[in-house]
Amino acid sequence: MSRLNLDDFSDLIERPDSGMRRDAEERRERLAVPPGALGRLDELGEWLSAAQASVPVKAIEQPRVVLFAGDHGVAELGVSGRESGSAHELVRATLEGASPVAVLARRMGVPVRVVDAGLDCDPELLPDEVVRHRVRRGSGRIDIEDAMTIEETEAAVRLGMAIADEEADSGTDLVVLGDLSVGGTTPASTLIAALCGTDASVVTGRGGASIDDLAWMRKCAAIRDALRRARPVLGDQLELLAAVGGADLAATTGFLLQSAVRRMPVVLDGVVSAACALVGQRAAFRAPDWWLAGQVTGEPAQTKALDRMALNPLLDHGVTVGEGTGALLALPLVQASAALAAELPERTEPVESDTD
Ligand SMILES: O=C(O)c1ccc[n+]([C@@H]2O[C@H](COP(=O)([O-])O)[C@@H](O)[C@H]2O)c1
Ligand SMILES: Cc1cc2nc[nH]c2cc1C
Repeated sequence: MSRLNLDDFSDLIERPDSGMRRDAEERRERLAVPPGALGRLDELGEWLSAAQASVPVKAIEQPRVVLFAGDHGVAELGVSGRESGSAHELVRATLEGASPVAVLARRMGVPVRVVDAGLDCDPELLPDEVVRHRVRRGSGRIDIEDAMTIEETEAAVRLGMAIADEEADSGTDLVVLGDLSVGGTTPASTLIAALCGTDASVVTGRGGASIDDLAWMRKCAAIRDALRRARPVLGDQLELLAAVGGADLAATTGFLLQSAVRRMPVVLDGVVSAACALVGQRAAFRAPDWWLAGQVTGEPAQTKALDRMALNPLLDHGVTVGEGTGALLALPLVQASAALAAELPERTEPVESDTD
């Protein structure tokens, strides 16, 4: 197989249908509900029409939560509120229905799919359908070494692409994207700082388990060192993911790009999905047209990335737990916009009187 070039996605990704968007806007103008009275739900419904190439918009019937999981070597530095190499515990809790995303998904009737791209645990600990995709056991300590080899990076991106194809082929009409990791916000913040040309201190946040000041300083130093390693490979997205990303981040990037190729809309969650989306935008500038920012988490790097992609987050409730939770909370809003756009009746025009 020839080496994957993420820039090739640029020719494969089309824009959502702008003619359909105009038809949806015209239909909206004919509704009895006053213009603007549904706020952002109008633009959401019109965006869905363009993505589906359908007026009226089709209801979201088969949404699915897709979570890429991995461990990150940098967590050994004490930059995460969780123990290094323990992401499999988060995965288990999710599979057992005992994590935030699992509770909400059960209540909302949305299936959850977990894909192990780079967990650092004995494969016996998890079900085969989760671990069989694993590209490598844990990703490298990005402050001093590459996250993975270029071959592993390519395999991870192809894994994400294959999962996107499976979802699109099985009729998933909207993906709620998330991540399960320990240490993942460090490579995510590094990627965003590298692509936005900013300093470590500007992007370093407190992470999911709210780290203390000393841990914040360690995280900031790790990102600073990783940024030095990122700069020479900024022009090549695959090399960038190999140097300072991770197997789960590379898989998420491949997933996002192939979802756009397949015209499957995706709701992003937090800083990790935002970082992968930003890498995807570098490869294919039209790709973000297919994505929605479910929420803003308060991580400075996420805010920066969403701003770069001109994505306007739907919710702001400080949900930093990851695992797609914030994106899943936004799903009812997206479903509501589809229902309103499709089901509200058009005005009945007054019968024209024939006076002349
Ligand atoms: O999205 C955010 O803003 C966010 C901030 C901190 C943590 N998280 C979640 O927590 C996971 C691990 O974060 P950390 O602090 O160990 O790098 C990561 O995979 C995210 O799902 C998410
Ligand atoms: C209006 C709108 C524009 C977008 N551009 C990219 N994603 C989007 C989502 C919405 C809802």
